[in-house]
Amino acid sequence: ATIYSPHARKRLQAAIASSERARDVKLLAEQLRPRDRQEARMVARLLVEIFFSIAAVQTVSIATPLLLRSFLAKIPDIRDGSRREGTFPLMEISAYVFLKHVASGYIRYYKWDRTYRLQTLFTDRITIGAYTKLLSLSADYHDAKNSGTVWMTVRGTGKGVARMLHSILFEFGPSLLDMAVGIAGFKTLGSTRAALATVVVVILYGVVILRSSSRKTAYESRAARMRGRRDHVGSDAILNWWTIFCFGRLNQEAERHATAVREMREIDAQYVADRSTGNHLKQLVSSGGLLLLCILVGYDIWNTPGRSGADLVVLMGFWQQVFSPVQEILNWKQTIDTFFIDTRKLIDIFEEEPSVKDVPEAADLRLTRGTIEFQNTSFAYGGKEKPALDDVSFTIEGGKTLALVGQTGGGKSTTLKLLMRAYDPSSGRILIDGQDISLVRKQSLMDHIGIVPQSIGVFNTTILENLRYGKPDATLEECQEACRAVCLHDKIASFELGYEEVVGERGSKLSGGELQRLATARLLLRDPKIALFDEAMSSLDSGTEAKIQEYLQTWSAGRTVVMVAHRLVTIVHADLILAVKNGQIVERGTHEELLAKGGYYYELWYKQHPFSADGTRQLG
Ligand SMILES: Nc1ncnc2c1ncn2[C@@H]1O[C@H](COP(=O)(O)OP(=O)(O)OP(=O)(O)O)[C@@H](O)[C@H]1O
Repeated sequence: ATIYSPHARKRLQAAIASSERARDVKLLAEQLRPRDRQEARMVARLLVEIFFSIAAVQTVSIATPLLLRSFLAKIPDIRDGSRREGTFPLMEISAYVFLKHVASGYIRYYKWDRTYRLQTLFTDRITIGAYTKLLSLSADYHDAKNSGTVWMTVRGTGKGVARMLHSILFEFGPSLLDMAVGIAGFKTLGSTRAALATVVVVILYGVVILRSSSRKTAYESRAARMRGRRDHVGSDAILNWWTIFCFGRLNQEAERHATAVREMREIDAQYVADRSTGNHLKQLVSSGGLLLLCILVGYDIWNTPGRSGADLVVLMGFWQQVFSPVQEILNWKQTIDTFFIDTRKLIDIFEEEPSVKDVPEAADLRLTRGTIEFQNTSFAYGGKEKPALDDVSFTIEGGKTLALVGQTGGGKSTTLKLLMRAYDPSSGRILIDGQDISLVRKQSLMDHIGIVPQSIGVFNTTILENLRYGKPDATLEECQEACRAVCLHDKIASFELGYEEVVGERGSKLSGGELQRLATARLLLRDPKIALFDEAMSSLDSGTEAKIQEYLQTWSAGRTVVMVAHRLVTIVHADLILAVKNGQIVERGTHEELLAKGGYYYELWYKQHPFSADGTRQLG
């Protein structure tokens, strides 16, 4: 199933269930745990600095309305022309301005700086963790999913996790504190009616917020689904541009994408309309509440001898303090719901386990001769009943060449994949120099194996860098030598930038044959003890192929080589040929032995070469 299947949607809904959440949080927390003492110290220092800056912000927010009241009270209103008594409250005014504008600005900046550092640290940790995990997953995952698209979707989510943590630690907590401080501030006004009115308004406000929040959650999951669909449609088509071009379906694909974008936009529009109604309501409740409160407290002040109008200023200050965090606090549920929806795919990646793993205490492969042995090996791809390999047994001595030929879909590439442990067999064993490869370290196995695969992957960078993927420290001369061996050097030399020429997306600037030769040169540079060629020369003309074959025959001395080929002339020299059909080996032997047998291989050979050596005989 793809990540957008109904099954995945169900999972998305299930994710909202809280039982899963505890596990998800544990999983993410595990990712964020400091890796070493130095990092732990850095995180601790940042947390302390942030804590102090929050405390400072709170102190300033309590002190400023009180200071304001204090200096306003010292400047009473005088209408009869007499001089004011006492001294001008210079200190209070300066302290107020300093606190309100200089100190609070600086502290907020400091807090932002520290929280930003912590957030980026967490974001990086999550992003790197997810990427590393994605790379570590086995071939079954990458074959089944468009992991490129999965990654694009996940990439932004790391930031979301850090943002969430930030809001839990540094926004939600302080908001509660803000509210408490505000309420305490109200008490200084000594107005029970004002306090009661505030409670009523806050409850009303809460109802409005919660109502719009449940709608928002429903929107978020719908939007996440649609966004996923839109991105998938878009990236899948771009990745398959050539297919679209070949079938002349450019317009249809553009329309399919446009439809996905429009659908997304429609949902957005409904959401915005819904939100703005909610926002109007919230605004109405909060400003109505403030008006009510000002009137209540104003009347109190008006009717109480000795109370100053400055109290109203304090009221406004604390009102803000009680009220702004209400939204923050009530949005809490919403923030969490959105968070779990957004991080679903990220968590899926962390939860996924590679199907091919090193066993505990796996030893390194000790390669001596490079003898490969399949013992009753069977394998079926996930979800398939019919095995791709069915009880296959053979041995190829170290230093010899094995060829796999036969029916398309017969299981030749699968044999190579099992040998590389892209997949593990369902039953039976594969041994290299007597060691079961499922018990050795995967990396140590791949250190000795090199392959020219059927579909060649290159990075969109220079030819030189692609060659060096086989041997990172290869000199230019070594690269040139490898390219000469595969008859590619002259071609590269004719490019304007030579070895610095960029190969284009998936090697689009090179021909099929050039790509195959580039991949072969890369294998030569890698210099593996076991070399696999999966139809590595299928796109070459016979002349070029013969030259490369000649070179490879010398090169393969002392190496174990496994070749998959449909053009049988390319494998006639193999020490052992296995003819494969329906996942089974139907014939084995050398070219001459198999021809003499007059069976499946004989048939294949004469279909490709209707005229025998004497030029007369024809099959059928
Ligand atoms: N990733 C996969 N998931 C499911 N089935 C697969 C996968 N890869 C291959 N198969 C199936 O396994 C069988 C053997 O495939 P394999 O690629 O080994 O054949 P092959 O002999 O190399 O064929 P060809 O000569 O066409 O390259 C085929 O039926 C194929 O459809």
